[in-house]
Amino acid sequence: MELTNKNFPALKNDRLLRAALGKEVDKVPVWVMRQAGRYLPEFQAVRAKHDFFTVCRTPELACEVTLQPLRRYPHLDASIIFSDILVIPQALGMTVEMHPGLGPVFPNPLKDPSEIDNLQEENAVSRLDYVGKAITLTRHKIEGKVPLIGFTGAPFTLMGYMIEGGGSKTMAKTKEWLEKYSNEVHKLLAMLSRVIVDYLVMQVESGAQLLQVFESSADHLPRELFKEFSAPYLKTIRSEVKRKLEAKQLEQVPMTVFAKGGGHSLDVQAGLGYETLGLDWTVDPIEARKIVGDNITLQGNLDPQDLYKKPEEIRSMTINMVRKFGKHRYIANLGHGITPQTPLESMTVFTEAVHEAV
Ligand SMILES: Cc1c2[nH]c(c1CCC(=O)O)Cc1[nH]c(c(CCC(=O)O)c1C)Cc1[nH]c(c(CCC(=O)O)c1C)Cc1[nH]c(c(C)c1CCC(=O)O)C2
Repeated sequence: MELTNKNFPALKNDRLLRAALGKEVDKVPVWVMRQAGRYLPEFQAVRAKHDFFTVCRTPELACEVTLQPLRRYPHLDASIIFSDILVIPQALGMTVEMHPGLGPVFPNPLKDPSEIDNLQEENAVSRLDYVGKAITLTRHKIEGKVPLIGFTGAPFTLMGYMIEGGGSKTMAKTKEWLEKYSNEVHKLLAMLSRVIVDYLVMQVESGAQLLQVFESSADHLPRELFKEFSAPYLKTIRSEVKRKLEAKQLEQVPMTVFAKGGGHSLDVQAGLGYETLGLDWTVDPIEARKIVGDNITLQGNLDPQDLYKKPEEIRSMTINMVRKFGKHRYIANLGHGITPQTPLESMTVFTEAVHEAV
């Protein structure tokens, strides 16, 4: 049988989707940001043979790496497609390399706003069709065990990488742009938003069952700048994805926004139209619930560093966290991505403890 986006196996575990939509669940669903990655020896084995972006661009490899954590950790209630947020700048014509030990490097970052016009918005999403192919293949190979999450970087986070040329502790250049070139910045953020919307719709068409938007660099923005340079675009992305899915007669999917360091504007985030808000570990679950109200799902938020503690301690911290969030409208996760040296057993303890709790 041909593996198309029309004949997927039926979903057997829908806890994640139920929690995102505010329906009752038998157990709290759990998954982990960056669950398919550097801490897994089986991932390292794939990476020893293939360059990072080759894995992203080869559906069979991306599918294999997506499935790896599910084989090792049977308690996981979701998978997230293996890719990276930086495939969008690549599709716009920028070169991005992944340097081991250093992270992403753009040899030619945006030097000034006149270079925005060189970015190739037209057909950008068709240059990302390999992500769609990886999603469709993975939906089949998962055999309905858990839902498949699609994702993107948010406009501000992507712009930051495009200007800085890689990760940055200070975001000095980006902050200079916000100050000096705010009109051009808004033009770039709007362009990125258009590409992101079509990219997310393509992911749903290919088989993604929930979408997460990573605003990983929100920690550089104070509330007022978050309201100007992040929130409006996040809101447009949510409403435009909904509108375009409807226009294409595709099924609606729940969406999550994760603004790392955005604890200062949870009230703003609650108004963006997303079903789920991701929280980093600096946010108190009970305070967050008070701010956002009862009609939104919360996701998070154990400090990834806590996975370096002893199993018994991880277990009790996890159970404590789940009790604070409660069983309703909650998806257990870490407060950011899992880090490379995390002991493999910690993930077992964490995922098991979530299902034991409540
Ligand atoms: C900011 C960001 C990036 N990429 C991503 C974000 C947002 C999430 C976050 O805030 O952590 C998102 C991402 N990147 C990757 C995934 C795969 C799916 C998963 O979560 O399991 C996802 C969802 C694979 C990856 N992306 C990367 C790796 C490791 C690269 C390698 O194998 O050499 C993986 C597995 C590399 C990457 N990619 C990026 C950085 C900064 C780095 C280097 C640091 C790091 O490794 O964590 C950009």
